[in-house]
Amino acid sequence: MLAAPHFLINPAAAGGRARRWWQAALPVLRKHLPDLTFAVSDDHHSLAQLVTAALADGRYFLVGVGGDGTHHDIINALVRQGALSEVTYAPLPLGTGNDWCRTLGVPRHILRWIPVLQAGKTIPHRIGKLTYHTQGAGPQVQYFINVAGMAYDAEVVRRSAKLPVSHGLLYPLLTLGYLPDFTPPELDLQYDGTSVRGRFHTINLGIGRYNGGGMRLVPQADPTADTLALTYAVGLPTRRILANGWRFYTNSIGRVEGVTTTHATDVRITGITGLEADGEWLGQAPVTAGLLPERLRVVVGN
Ligand SMILES: Nc1ncnc2c1ncn2[C@@H]1O[C@H](COP(=O)(O)OP(=O)(O)OP(=O)(O)O)[C@@H](O)[C@H]1O
Repeated sequence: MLAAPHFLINPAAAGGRARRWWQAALPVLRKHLPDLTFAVSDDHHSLAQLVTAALADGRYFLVGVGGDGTHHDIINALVRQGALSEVTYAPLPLGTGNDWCRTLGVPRHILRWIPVLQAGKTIPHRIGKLTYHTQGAGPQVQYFINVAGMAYDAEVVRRSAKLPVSHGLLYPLLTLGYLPDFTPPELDLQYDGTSVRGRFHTINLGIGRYNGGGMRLVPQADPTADTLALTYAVGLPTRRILANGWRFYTNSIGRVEGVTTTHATDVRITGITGLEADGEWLGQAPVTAGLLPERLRVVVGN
């Protein structure tokens, strides 16, 4: 059994439903984990600030409560504070998509989640590093734990972030809905000595295997591997994508003509495209990507 867990809660996750869920779950959690402590983010206390306070307090067993964006924010704060290799992190999936936890085999139901936490099985999880640009602010750096995407994938995230609803089917529906109007951007992709130029529908970098609410664009990903999974689709007619849409939910996307599924250590993308990571819109190319040498101990299911 690990040390007493400190929970960091995003009440805005799952379209705001996380707040009520947490109120109902706390007594159950306390019964099984009487030493637990917690902090809830709000307008004056971001998740990053809650991480700072937890570390200052000597709390190195952290539980993030929320969706992929919550885990993304907490882990970015851990990297920036140089605490990645000192912390054990347990995600409690409470978002809309919860894609990262699908790869980790972490259950959503609280009564199945508590034994997973108590078993304390961990893996040395890789963290991705992205550099990109935002208008007016120049080069930026963000870290990711699950999947980063460019071209169409980034455009869907950018558009869905503007909608006032949150639902597990939103991303798949938007993915289909925008496709006929989408003009794939002309990009230059370079990775590990390979160079590809063309019109890209998507470029995805994976540490976890699922994104967009259960889609498998990077089924070859492994969270403990020494490489990023890289999937790209270049020069594809829209009708071929639509005809193979079912493959997004199987491990067979690499069988579509024009789609490459591979692995890479150093990736560089130039041209005009957006970038999302872990379902959060970040900014624009040029983008570089790789893995950090440090790893994070992450609690996983069986
Ligand atoms: N107190 C807060 N109020 C509003 N937003 C917050 C608060 N704390 C964190 N956030 C932001 O809420 C956003 C959404 O969280 P998250 O992605 O975890 O939920 P989700 O979108 O429902 O889940 P998923 O990404 O799995 O679909 C994150 O970008 C995070 O930065």
